[in-house]
Amino acid sequence: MTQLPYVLVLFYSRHGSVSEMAKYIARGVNRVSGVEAKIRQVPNVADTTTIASPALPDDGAPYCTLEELADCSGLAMGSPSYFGSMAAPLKHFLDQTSTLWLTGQLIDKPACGFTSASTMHGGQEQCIHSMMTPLLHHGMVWVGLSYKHKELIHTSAGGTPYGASHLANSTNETTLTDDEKALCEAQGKRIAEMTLKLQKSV
Ligand SMILES: Cc1cc2nc3c(=O)[nH]c(=O)nc-3n(C[C@H](O)[C@H](O)[C@H](O)COP(=O)(O)O)c2cc1C
Repeated sequence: MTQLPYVLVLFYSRHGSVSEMAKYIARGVNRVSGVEAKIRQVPNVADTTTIASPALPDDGAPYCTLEELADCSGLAMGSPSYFGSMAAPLKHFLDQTSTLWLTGQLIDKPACGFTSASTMHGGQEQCIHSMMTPLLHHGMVWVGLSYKHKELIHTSAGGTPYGASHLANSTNETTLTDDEKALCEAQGKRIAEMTLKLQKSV
């Protein structure tokens, strides 16, 4: 049986908001025939040299391998906003991808980013930009969200043209608003469509 090309939905989440977003992004990907979503997370990192996480996650998506990243046809990457930047575990994972960079395995593949933050102006857009930078170094093609999605205009919570976002507030609310759900799905659908388009062009 031939495997469908896949969009890797790769994330780190400590309190569950980004993990919840990943489900809606994957739902959007799976609405496009000819491509499927593969959900993976990265483990936490330790501030000492002891092992931070069990070899297998206690729950949720499996940990991502470098092979799964190399073999993806598109990438949706999510992180909580930590001081306006991606969280260290995701950066740590990316910092292990030099062999993929040296061999150009991500070149011309589409990528997008999504994030959750506790405050409205707490750096969601900046965090998405922090994910865009290393992926551009990898030669990936950045895919944002277009304003044809009316939720981007109406949202009173998350949602940016740079990528989907969620406003979790100080209570770490993991339930997405209807606008946030729609934008996550739209982002998943768009990255899947771009994945198919770019595959045809090579
Ligand atoms: C170290 C750290 C830094 C954070 N920095 C910010 C920030 O700059 N702006 C913000 O709005 N929220 C910030 N937060 C809150 C998280 O972004 C927020 O709780 C997010 O929804 C967590 O996502 P998760 O539920 O997927 O773990 C920070 C949290 C931590 C632990």
